[in-house]
Amino acid sequence: MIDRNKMYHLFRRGVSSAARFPAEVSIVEVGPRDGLQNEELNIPTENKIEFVDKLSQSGLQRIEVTSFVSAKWVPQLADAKEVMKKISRNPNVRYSTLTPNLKGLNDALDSNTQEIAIFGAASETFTKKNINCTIEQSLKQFDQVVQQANANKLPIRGYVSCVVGCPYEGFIKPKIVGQVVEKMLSMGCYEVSLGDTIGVGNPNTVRDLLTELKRVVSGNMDLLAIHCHDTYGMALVNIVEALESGIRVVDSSTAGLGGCPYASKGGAAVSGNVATEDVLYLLNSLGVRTGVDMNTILAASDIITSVLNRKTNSKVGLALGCKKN
Ligand SMILES: CC(C)(COP(=O)([O-])OP(=O)([O-])OC[C@H]1O[C@@H](n2cnc3c(N)ncnc32)[C@H](O)[C@@H]1OP(=O)([O-])[O-])[C@@H](O)C(=O)NCCC(=O)NCCSC(=O)C[C@@](C)(O)CC(=O)[O-]
Repeated sequence: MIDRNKMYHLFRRGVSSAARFPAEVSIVEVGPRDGLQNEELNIPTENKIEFVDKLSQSGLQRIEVTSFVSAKWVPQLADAKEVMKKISRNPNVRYSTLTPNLKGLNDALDSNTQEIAIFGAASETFTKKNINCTIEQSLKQFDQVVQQANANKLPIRGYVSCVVGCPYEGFIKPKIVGQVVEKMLSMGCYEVSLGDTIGVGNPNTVRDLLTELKRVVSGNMDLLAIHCHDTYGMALVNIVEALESGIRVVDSSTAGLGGCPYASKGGAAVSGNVATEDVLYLLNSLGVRTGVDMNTILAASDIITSVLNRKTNSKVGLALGCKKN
């Protein structure tokens, strides 16, 4: 049986990759949160816990477990407290949660979260649809969250959604994204993840965006992460573009699940994040270290796709023999 972590050996990794890509990339697994938040099927809490526990055994060092948000807005994650309480924590993993406001932060603190994420957008309409306020109001609200999180010595990640396109406003100017990124970093986020929420980016628009943001962060690309949905199959090429621009933190979702419930204009289906398996295969093939084991990720994919009674969205998962439902 071929070692599924080393499939690329059969096809060699090429010699030029060393110059183009970082030696190491940190994968942030968002499957339990972004992957599940939009699922209509009510997923039993114990299955979410089993999914996270398997991910915790994979070598991932960062897992985004859930959100502390209104159950009316995201019913699927209403069991956030129970999930955070019952997962088996690996000391080498940082478990994070989304918190849009002080109520969410307090619930997160009560649930022993180790990192929080605030989540804004570069589109007024999406911000209103997603968190029921303007961009300016959201940043004011986030500032309160960040101050209190700092007081509790919690690291804070920022998200900016719709960094290349918005389902309601269309193309988003890199300058607008830069303004939101700058505000999040200045209020105290240690990194900002750039969300191509509806997967409309391409290597040119991603490059234009990162050229602008490189100026905003004064060249320190470690302040940025890339978060690609794979709606039109462009996620991996956009991630390659981001890696070549110096980004070394990539968000992904096992089995390629997910999507933001408030990104589907007129009910159009939203699509999942790029699959962790596919990102891992790409990075393995380029000789980029991640510390993540493909077999364990595939096993985690089997757990959650069995519960959803659905095939994986991951090309690598299908090719390497995930259980076919
Ligand atoms: C932010 C609010 C609450 C504002 O919603 P609102 O209605 O303006 O808030 P409110 O203050 O009026 O409260 C309404 C109700 O929610 C409760 N509430 C208020 N706050 C919380 C909280 N933190 N946790 C639990 N409950 C909360 C509050 O107590 C009240 O309960 P009621 O009195 O009606 O019984 C709402 O808009 C919300 O929860 N939005 C979350 C939307 C969301 O989670 N979207 C998906 C995540 S973003 C995403 O997926 C994109 C990303 C990050 O992946 C990157 C990318 O792909 O681009």
